[in-house]
Amino acid sequence: MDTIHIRGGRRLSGSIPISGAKNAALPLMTAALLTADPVKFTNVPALTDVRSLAKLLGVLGSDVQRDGDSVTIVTPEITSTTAPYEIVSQFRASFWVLGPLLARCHEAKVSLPGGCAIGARPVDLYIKGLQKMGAEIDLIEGYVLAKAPGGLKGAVVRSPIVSVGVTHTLMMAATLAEGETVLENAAREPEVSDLAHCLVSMGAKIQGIGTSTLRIEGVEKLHGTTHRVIADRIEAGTYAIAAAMTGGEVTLEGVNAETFDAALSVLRAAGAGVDVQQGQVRIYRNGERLQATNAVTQVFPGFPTDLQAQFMALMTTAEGESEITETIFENRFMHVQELARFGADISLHGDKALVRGVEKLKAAPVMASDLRASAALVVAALAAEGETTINRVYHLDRGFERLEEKLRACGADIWRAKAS
Ligand SMILES: CC(=O)N[C@H]1[C@@H](OP(=O)(O)OP(=O)(O)OC[C@H]2O[C@@H](n3ccc(=O)[nH]c3=O)[C@H](O)[C@@H]2O)O[C@H](CO)[C@@H](O)[C@@H]1O
Ligand SMILES: C=C(OP(=O)(O)O)C(=O)O
Repeated sequence: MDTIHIRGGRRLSGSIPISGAKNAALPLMTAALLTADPVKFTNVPALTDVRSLAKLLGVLGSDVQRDGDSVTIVTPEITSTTAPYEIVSQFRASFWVLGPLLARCHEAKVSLPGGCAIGARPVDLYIKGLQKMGAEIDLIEGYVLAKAPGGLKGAVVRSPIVSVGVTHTLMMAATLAEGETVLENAAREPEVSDLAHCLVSMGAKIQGIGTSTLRIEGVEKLHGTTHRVIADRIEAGTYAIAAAMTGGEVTLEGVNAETFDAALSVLRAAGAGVDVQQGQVRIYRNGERLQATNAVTQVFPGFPTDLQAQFMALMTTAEGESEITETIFENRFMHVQELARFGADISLHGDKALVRGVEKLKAAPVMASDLRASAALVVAALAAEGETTINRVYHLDRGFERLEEKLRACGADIWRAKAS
C-alpha cells in the first residue's frame, strides 16, 4: 500500500485550484441512469469513488467515457438492475442508484452500502420513503430488493432526520413517478441543489430548490444535458484549514464561498484572515497563534461534519481549550487517537471532543481511518516537527484530487511512496 510522507513546518503559500465536488459528481452521475440520452458532466474530479461509480454504471448498462475533466454517460437501456456488493460496499453514493433504477425500470436489487466507517449509517429512511412512493421492499442476503410494478407514485415524505442521501435518492425517484412528490425536511446541502438543477435541465419539474421542501412533479421522460459539477467545498475548507495551520497564505481558486461560509466564520473567529472575492477565497495567518474556538457540526448551512476532523487538527495547536461537537454521525472521532500520536491533547465526552491546544505537534507514523480523518492527519503533519508517514492513503484518494501536487505547489514537503 502507498504511504504519504510529509516533512512539516513549512508555511503554505500560493494558490490552489479547487476541483469539482466528489459529493456532487457522484449523485449527478447516478442521475444519468434516468435517461436514454447522453448526459455530459464537466469539472468531474479524477477520484477512486468516481472511477468505482463509472464501473457500477457500466455493470448496469451505461457507456461511460472520460475526456479530460468531462465524463459522458449514455444508457440507452438498463441491462441489469442489480448493483453488486463488490462495488456498492466501497462507497456510500453507489447505493443511490436505487432511486433511478426504480424510477426507470420499476425494480432494483442494490447491495447495502459501505462508505466511511463513521457510525451505523442505517438505510431505514430510504426504505420508508420509497415505500411511501408505492415500492415493495425486502431485505434479502444483504441486498435491498425493491419493486414498483405499476411505477412509483407521488407522495408526501417527511424525513425525521435531514439526510443528504435520502434526499438525493427520493428526488431522483420522484422525477419519473406519477404525480407530485413532496419531500419535507429535505437536505439543503449545495450538492443536493446541484443535483436538482441538473435534473431540471434534463426536463424534471422541481420547485423549492435550496429549501427544505422540495416539490417534484413527475414527468414521462427525461432527456440529456450538459452540466458542470460545483466546486468541492470540503476540499476548499480543508486547504483553508491547512493554510491557517501552517501560518501561511493561500488563495483557493474556483470556489463559491457561500457553500462553506460556516467554516470560514469559524476560521475568522479563531483569528485567521479570510478575504472573499468573486470565485476566490484568500486565507492567511501571519505569526499570531490561533485562539481556541468551538464548533458544532450541523446540516447545511451549518458547520459541515466533513470538516470536523480537519478543524480538530487545527485546534490542536490553538491557544486554550476548544469544544468540538459532532451531531451528525455517532462515531466520527476515529482521528482523535491518531492526532494523539502527534502529541495532541484531546479527550472525548460522548459527542464532544475537548481539545487543549499544545505549543507544537511532533511528527509520527499514523494511520488513515476514513476519508476526512485522513485529511486531518495531513493538516497536522504539515505543521508537525519532523517527518510523518501516513498509512492507508487509499482513503485520501477517494476524495482529494492531486493532493500532493496541490500542496507541493504551495511549498509543502510532501511525497508519496508507491507500494512495490
Ligand atoms: C457521498 C456523500 O455525499 N456523503 C455525504 C452524505 O452522506 P450520507 O448521505 O450517507 O449522510 P446522511 O445525510 O444520510 O446522514 C445524516 C444522518 O442520517 C442518518 N440516516 C441516514 C439515512 C437513513 O436511512 N437513516 C439514518 O438514520 C445517518 O446515519 C446520519 O446520522 O452526507 C453526509 C452528511 O452531510 C456527509 O458527511 C457525507 O460526506
Ligand atoms: C463520508 C464521506 O463519504 P461517504 O459518504 O462515501 O462515506 C465523505 O465524503 O466525507
